[in-house]
Amino acid sequence: MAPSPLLPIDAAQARLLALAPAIPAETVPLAAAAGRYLRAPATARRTQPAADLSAMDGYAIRFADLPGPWQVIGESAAGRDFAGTVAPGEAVRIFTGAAMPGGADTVLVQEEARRDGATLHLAGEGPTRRARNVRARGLDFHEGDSLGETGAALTPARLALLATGGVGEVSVSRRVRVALAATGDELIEPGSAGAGLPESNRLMLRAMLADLPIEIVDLGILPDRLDVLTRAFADVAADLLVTTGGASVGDHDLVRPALEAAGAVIDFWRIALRPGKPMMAGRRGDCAVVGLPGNPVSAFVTGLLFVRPLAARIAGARDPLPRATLATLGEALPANGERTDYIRAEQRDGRVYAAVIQDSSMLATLARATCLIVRAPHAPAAAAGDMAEILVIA
Ligand SMILES: Nc1nc2c(c(=O)[nH]1)N[C@H]1C(S)=C(S)[C@@H](COP(=O)(O)OP(=O)(O)OC[C@H]3O[C@@H](n4cnc5c(N)ncnc54)[C@H](O)[C@@H]3O)O[C@H]1N2
Ligand code: MOO
Repeated sequence: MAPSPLLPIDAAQARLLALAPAIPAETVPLAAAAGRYLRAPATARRTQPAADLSAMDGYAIRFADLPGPWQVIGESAAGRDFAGTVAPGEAVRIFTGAAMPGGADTVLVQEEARRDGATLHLAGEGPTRRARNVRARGLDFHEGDSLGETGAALTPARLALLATGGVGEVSVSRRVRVALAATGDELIEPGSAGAGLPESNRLMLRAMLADLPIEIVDLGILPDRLDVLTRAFADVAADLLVTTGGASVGDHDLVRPALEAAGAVIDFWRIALRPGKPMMAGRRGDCAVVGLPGNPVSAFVTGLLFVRPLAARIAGARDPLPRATLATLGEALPANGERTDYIRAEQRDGRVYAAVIQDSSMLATLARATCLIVRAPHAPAAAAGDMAEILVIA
C-alpha cells in the first residue's frame, strides 16, 4: 500500500486544534486565576481613575492664574481629599495620586515652585497647558468598559487591570487534565539505577506545559505490549492524552493500534515535519489523543507546535499557536526537502547559527539551542545575511 501523502504543518495544526474537547467553566477568585483564560467577558465595575488626580507632587492651581503668585489654602493627599474649592489666586499643596480640588485644573510641580510661608511663587517654566500633570477621571477605563473578551489570557497585566476594575472573580475553564505516557521497553525512570535508557520525554513535556492551567495525570512508562497499552489508553480519564514513542512503522510501534483498540478515532498520522513526522492525532470520546514520536527532539518540536497549543486551546485560548519572528542567518543553509524543517540554532551577536548535526536524538544540541530556524518545504538555499523565520525557545 502506498503511504498517504504527508499532511502540511498548518493543516495539521488546524485539524489538531479542532479536536479540542469542550470542558466546563468554573468561577474562581482573581487571586487564583493567573494563567487561566476567560470564559466570559469581564466588565469594569468602576471608572479609573474615579476622579481627576494629580500625576505629580506639587500644587493644584488654576491655569488661568499663571504666573502667580498664589496663596496656599490647604493640602490634598491620596486618600485624604481637600474639602474646599480653589478660588482665583489660590493653590492647594497636592501629592501624586491625590484628588484635584474643585476649582483647580492644573498641577505646578514642586521643582518649579518656591514656597514663602503661605505664599507660592513660580520658579521655573511652569505648566505649558491647562490640565498639565492631571490624570483625568476615566483616563484608563470607564465603568462598563470591556476589560477582557472571552478567550483572553489572564496575564499578570490583565489580572491587575481586572483588580483595578473592581472585578473579584472570573469565569474560566477548569484546569485541563493532561495524561502523559512514555512507551518503550528500553526506558527506565530517570534517576533510577540499572541498564536502560533514562526516560526524558514526560518531564520535558511537563515542563513545556508548566505555565498552562493544567493538571498532569502521569501514566508512567508503558511497555511495548498491545494489551497493556490498550488497557492504559482505555482507562485514562483526561481531556488530552499524550503518548511518546511507538509512533512509527516498526514491529514494536504499537501506539496507533492500541489507541484504536481502546476506541480512539485517528484523524491524521504523519506530517510534513522534520523532526516529528510520525505524529498522530485523534479523539477518544471527550479526550483528544496525540501520539508523539519517541525521539526526544521530535517530541520537543511536536510538543511545541502541537501539544502546547492544543492544551492551551482546551483551556480556552483563542490564539494558541507559537509565533515566529524574523532573524538574520549567520551562515548559509542548504535547500530544504519536502518537510518543514525546524533546525536547532543559537542566536549570537544578532545572527542565528544552526547546529552542525541535526539528528533528532541529540538533546545536547537542543539544550544549547535558543531558537529553531523554520525552513518551509522546498525552500531554496539561503545565504548568510538572509532573513529567516525563527521560533524562540530559550
Ligand atoms: N522505517 C522507518 N523507520 C522510521 C521512520 C520511518 O518513516 N520509517 N521514521 C523515523 C522517524 S522520523 C522517527 S521520529 C522515529 C520515531 O519513531 P517512534 O515514535 O516509533 O519512536 P521509538 O522508536 O519508540 O523511539 C525512537 C527513539 O527515541 C527513544 N525514545 C523513545 N521514547 C523515549 C523517551 N520517552 N525518552 C527518551 N528517549 C526515548 C528510543 O529509545 C529510540 O531511540 O522513527 C524513525 N524510524
Ligand atoms: O521526524 Mo523524525 O522526528 O525525523 O526523527
